[in-house]
Amino acid sequence: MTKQRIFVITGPTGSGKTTVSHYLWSQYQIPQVITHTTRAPREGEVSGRDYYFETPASFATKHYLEHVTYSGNQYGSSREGLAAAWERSPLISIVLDTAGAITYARELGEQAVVIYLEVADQEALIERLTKRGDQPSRIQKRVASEEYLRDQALPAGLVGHAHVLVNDEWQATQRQLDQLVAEYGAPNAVSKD
Ligand SMILES: Nc1ncnc2c1ncn2[C@@H]1O[C@H](COP(=O)(O)OP(=O)(O)OP(=O)(O)O)[C@@H](O)[C@H]1O
Ligand SMILES: Nc1nc2c(ncn2[C@@H]2O[C@H](COP(=O)(O)O)[C@@H](O)[C@H]2O)c(=O)[nH]1
Repeated sequence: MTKQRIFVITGPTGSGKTTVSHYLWSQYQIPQVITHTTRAPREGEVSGRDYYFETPASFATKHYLEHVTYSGNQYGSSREGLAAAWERSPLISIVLDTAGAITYARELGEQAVVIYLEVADQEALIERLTKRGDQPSRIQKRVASEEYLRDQALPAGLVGHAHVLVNDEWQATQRQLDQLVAEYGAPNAVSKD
């Protein structure tokens, strides 16, 4: 039986975590665990696809493997969501802040393949958020948050456990992702021809 593994994609805001998760789905049909949040949807985001958007009351009713507060909103990943994704594929992904990634590494051991994304130029991160359409007031709040500063560097708890990818140039990132998927077993690669 193929070993169940999860790509835990983490890193600072705007570093490209969601983009990487979408690539793993479109190129390799690696399903993403959908997490829960109390933050408001961004334009184009759909509940059940991007997140399960919750009220504070509905958020409190779920069973979380881990949950965090990030820039004033709550986020959590459920054990049920993890099991449901593994029913679909032995290789799945999840997008988490670094606190969540540390919990996954601790709880799941080598089943958790952590990918820490970084961008060399801090200014480029902010530009990416603006281009993504984030409201300036939300960007300001996020950049001022403790969590934003914390996630700028690989935390001690992930040193030696994370694959560090510098996501400055998308083609180069894709090549590194292709190598990682080959290493951990691509369930269904889509031909690039
Ligand atoms: N290599 C890249 N070069 C330029 N733009 C990129 C690159 N990778 C991702 N982007 C763009 O940067 C923006 C932020 O990416 P994305 O939403 O994937 O980041 P994120 O890490 O998930 O952010 P957050 O934690 O805030 O949700 C998106 O508009 C995305 O298209
Ligand atoms: N620890 C967890 N972190 C999560 C979860 N779902 C998302 N996230 C991370 O939160 C921040 C902010 O996300 P955004 O979509 O509002 O930009 C980001 O780092 C996500 O990776 C979760 O369930 N647990």
